[in-house]
Amino acid sequence: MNATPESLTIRRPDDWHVHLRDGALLQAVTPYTARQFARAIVMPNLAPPVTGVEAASAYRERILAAVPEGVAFAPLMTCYLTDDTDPDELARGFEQGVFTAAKLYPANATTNSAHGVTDVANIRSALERMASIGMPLCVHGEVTDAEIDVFDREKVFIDRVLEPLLIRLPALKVIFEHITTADAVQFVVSAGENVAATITPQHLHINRNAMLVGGIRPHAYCLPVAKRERHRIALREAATSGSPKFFLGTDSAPHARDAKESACGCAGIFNAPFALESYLEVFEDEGALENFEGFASEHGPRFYGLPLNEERITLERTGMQVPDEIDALGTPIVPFHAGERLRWAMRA
Ligand SMILES: NC(=O)N[C@@H](CC(=O)O)C(=O)O
Ligand SMILES: [Zn+2]
Ligand SMILES: [Zn+2]
Repeated sequence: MNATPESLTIRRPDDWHVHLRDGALLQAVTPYTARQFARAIVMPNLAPPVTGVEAASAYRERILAAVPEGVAFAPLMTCYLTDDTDPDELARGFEQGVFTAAKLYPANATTNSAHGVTDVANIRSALERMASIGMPLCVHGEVTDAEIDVFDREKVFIDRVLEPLLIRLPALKVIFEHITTADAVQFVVSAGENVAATITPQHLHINRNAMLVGGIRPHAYCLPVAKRERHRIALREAATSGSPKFFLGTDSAPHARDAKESACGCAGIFNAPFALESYLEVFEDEGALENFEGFASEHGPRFYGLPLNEERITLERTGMQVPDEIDALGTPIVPFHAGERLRWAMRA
């Protein structure tokens, strides 16, 4: 491949982790995801959370109604696990093709996770059923214990929860989502083929300085929080390595500007409008353009056991200016890379 091509054509990518929200925000943000991606794993952390088959079907219909005319986009739904999740409900949703996966939020780990799981021992029978029917588990991998430093919560989750879980259920398909540490990279690389990870654009671009140097910058705050530089470097190596264990998951998580610019600001970065342009810069800077299509469009569907998309998209070196703010049908949202120029632009 030419080292500095003027354009790049790849299979249409999918987003394996996104928050589309509900109501007016859903109407406003879904077109951005549907423009770039053919499919997306949609997170169930609404208020109240999506815990059953009927609720997920209804949410899928609301998403489809927000997709612009003429755009083909398939939302893949997830079931929010709670201490009370019924294994039969999970299996029913999976067999009916409503649930593509189930999502483990440790209780109070992140936005809208108050109903999450307080101890994985409480969902043992649900996880056993998932392992036996081949239903994937998406994981927000952070412990929530008050005494554990927020920068250590992913690493401690691996040691205390994930590793023991995979010893007990070695066949369970696990997606360790939005990983942020060299420890998580190492864990995924050395685990079996049934363990993979998604990586966000922000964790490839920024370290914790972006959040804390020269003033506190709430728009760089998401969970898990960005870590030190050595972790960012490990994530960039993993994402661009060509390993089928790592794939695209934006974790695009829109919050209104005033909910972020607050004495207690919400966690989440809205990156959906220019996600591919953001990732592509990383692959180019790492000299790994030839591995971009695998990360964006192939590793995810292969891991989930879904067909690859046949359609193609093109990114061009025309560049684009990211706006300072996006008007989400009346709600101002500050996007990732606000005010910056990106070197690529997806062809309309
Ligand atoms: N990533 C975030 O910082 N926030 C997400 C929740 C999550 O994915 O943890 C959100 O829903 O806002
Ligand atoms: Zn999360
Ligand atoms: Zn998320």
